Amino acid sequence: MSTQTESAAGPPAGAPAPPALAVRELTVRFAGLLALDSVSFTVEPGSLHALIGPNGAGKSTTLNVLSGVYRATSGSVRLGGEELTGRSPHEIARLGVARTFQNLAVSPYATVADTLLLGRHRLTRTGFLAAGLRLPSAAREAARHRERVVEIAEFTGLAPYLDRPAAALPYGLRKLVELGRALCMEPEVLLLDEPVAGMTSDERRRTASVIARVRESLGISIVLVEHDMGMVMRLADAVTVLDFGRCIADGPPAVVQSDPDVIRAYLGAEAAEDSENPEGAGSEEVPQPRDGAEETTKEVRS
Ligand SMILES: Nc1ncnc2c1ncn2[C@@H]1O[C@H](COP(=O)(O)OP(=O)(O)OP(=O)(O)O)[C@@H](O)[C@H]1O
Repeated sequence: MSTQTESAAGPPAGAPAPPALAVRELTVRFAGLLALDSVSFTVEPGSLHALIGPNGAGKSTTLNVLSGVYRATSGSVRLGGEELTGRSPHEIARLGVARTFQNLAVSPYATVADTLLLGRHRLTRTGFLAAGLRLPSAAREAARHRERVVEIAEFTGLAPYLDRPAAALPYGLRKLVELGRALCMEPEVLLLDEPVAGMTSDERRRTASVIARVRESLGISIVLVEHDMGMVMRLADAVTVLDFGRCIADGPPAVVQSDPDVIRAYLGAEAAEDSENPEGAGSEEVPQPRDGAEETTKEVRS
């Protein structure tokens, strides 16, 4: 993926699948608090892997370790043959892991095009000197990056806003700019932290469709942290459920959502008993977070 600059937004024909992301016995301790307790899961190449759990379960901590923002106390995260734990966020980004944040990190003055171009930074080969001297090679490279920015803007639906200040856009579009900027890094793995939080239902639909196309057309592996259970169940290939820092379930969405431990974590012991004794209890019921969920539908993946 990292060399793609051609006309289509998708990967070059015959491009290899991204490597698997293997998380093994990941433990994170903050002073006396065990935020992650020996968590293991594997993100299969090109899949959308959701990480869910009630508030405080350890989802953001996991993304922060995967992206190098937090150091693991112990355990391992491997992207193909590369160990990621112990590396800086910059090195991890260079290895092909991009992320978006729960809170928008968009510069107040930059246009959408400028903001997307920031994502190209790690792919820029021209040194400061060549760029400063306006050498033809630097100009050619800059033009290629601008072309790619336009393609990604078209792919994400941001093309009409390229010249607008990113900070002045409605919230849903600003979150798409974050996603577009991460895509501009040509990642192999994309970490999405609550990408539809706070959006209207129209914005959610639009963003969910972009995320689905990222997986389908670009073949990028996605780790999705999201409270919107309807979206998780529709989009995810696999789901890992955390509760109090521990992995309590891991598997296909349809299996995970009827797991008594998952229902207990979200809804309490009584609901779990109903699910084990299903008379009158819907086995297709999608668990609802203890709080923080803004939209919960009862759809399951077909
Ligand atoms: N930097 C930190 N210092 C101390 N404790 C932290 C830190 N980051 C997270 N925690 C704690 O670790 C636990 C897991 O937090 P985390 O933010 O990973 O949960 P979460 O599942 O993402 O929750 P939410 O859905 O509310 O975002 C919580 O008890 C939280 O207070």
